[in-house]
Amino acid sequence: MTEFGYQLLATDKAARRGRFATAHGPIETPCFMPVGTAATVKAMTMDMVRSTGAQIVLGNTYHLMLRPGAERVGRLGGLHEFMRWPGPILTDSGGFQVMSLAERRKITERGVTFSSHIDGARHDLTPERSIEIQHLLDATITMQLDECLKLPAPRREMERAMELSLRWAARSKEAFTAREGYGLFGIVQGGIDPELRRRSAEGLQEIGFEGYAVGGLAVGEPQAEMFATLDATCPFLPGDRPRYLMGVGKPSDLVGAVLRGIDMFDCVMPTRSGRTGQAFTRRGTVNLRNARHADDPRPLDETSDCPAARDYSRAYLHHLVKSGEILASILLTWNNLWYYQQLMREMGVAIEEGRAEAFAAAFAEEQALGDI
Ligand SMILES: Nc1nc2cc3nc(NCCc4ccc(C(=O)O)cc4)[nH]c3cc2c(=O)[nH]1
Repeated sequence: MTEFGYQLLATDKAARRGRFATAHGPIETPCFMPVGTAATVKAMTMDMVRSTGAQIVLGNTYHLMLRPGAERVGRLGGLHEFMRWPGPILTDSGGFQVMSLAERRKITERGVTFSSHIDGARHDLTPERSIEIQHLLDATITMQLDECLKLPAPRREMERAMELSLRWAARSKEAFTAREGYGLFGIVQGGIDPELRRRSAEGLQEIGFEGYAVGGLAVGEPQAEMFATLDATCPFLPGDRPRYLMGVGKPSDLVGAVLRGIDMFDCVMPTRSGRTGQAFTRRGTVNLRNARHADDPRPLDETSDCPAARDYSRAYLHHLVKSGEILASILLTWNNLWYYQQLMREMGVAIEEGRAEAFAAAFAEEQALGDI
């Protein structure tokens, strides 16, 4: 199986600073992947996404197979061409989105069948078809098809879904076309049960993948439960492959997960929140809908290099949000993505300098200050 040549550049206890090469460019870790579900990072041009320092973006098999269709994107040259993003793209495999978005869903050994949330049409998604779709999209990193359970769930359900996902992992690898600079990631399942998580991690390692995702989290469990599951999972993942925590999260989730050995993240939070008037800053989130900003001439963060954080007054941002102006979504999304990238850059430096825990403590203190 082709390797990405993951290099561990520095560690600080369980925290890792790494780098790996892909067919579409290098990825420095820890890293955050902006979510580009329907071949767009909502409210952003890809040049603006690049300006934040993002190296890799996420796309979704579920959305793109429904609209505009995987074969169509393939005929048009793949996702990089379609959305004009030359960098790496990771695509999720569809299972999670089927369970959270589609109707009339049915899971069998063979795969999942569901009705589109767009037009009700019936669709079939097997591990093999998901791999084929991601190949047509020309995904740099392909995800296996898996079953992600909503928590809480009975242990026997966690075990059944974990074992099914392991069988689907083997079928995904069988169907994947190995190419230099491309990779397939397995996804660890097992709910919050340490023994199931270990069995899943060891089972995936026996099959062998270019990277390993921790799935089944960020599904409503408290942060402490997510962290405890990471403590029970990461030690059983190979140290020389990237580790990706799916769907996570808010800034404090990222900091705590990096300390526990996670390298890659994706979450709709910075983009979704940007469209609802929320700004992420080093002093916590600022709700620009709040009338207290109406006369405030200060920018969100004059120390930031992000034009959205440095050049516009809170009064102006409040006005845009209250007026429902499109520019509100653009500027707040830009600020939020830039903040997430800045957090990853600063964590990487802290790990290189052996002060990751001190950074995490200072981060928590500054966030607790709240906005001035
Ligand atoms: N294949 C696969 N994909 C996943 C995607 C996920 N995404 C999440 N959580 C997203 C949580 C989430 C949802 C919405 C918002 C918001 O609106 O801000 C923020 C976070 N957990 C996830 C788990 C899996 C998984 O096991 N397997």
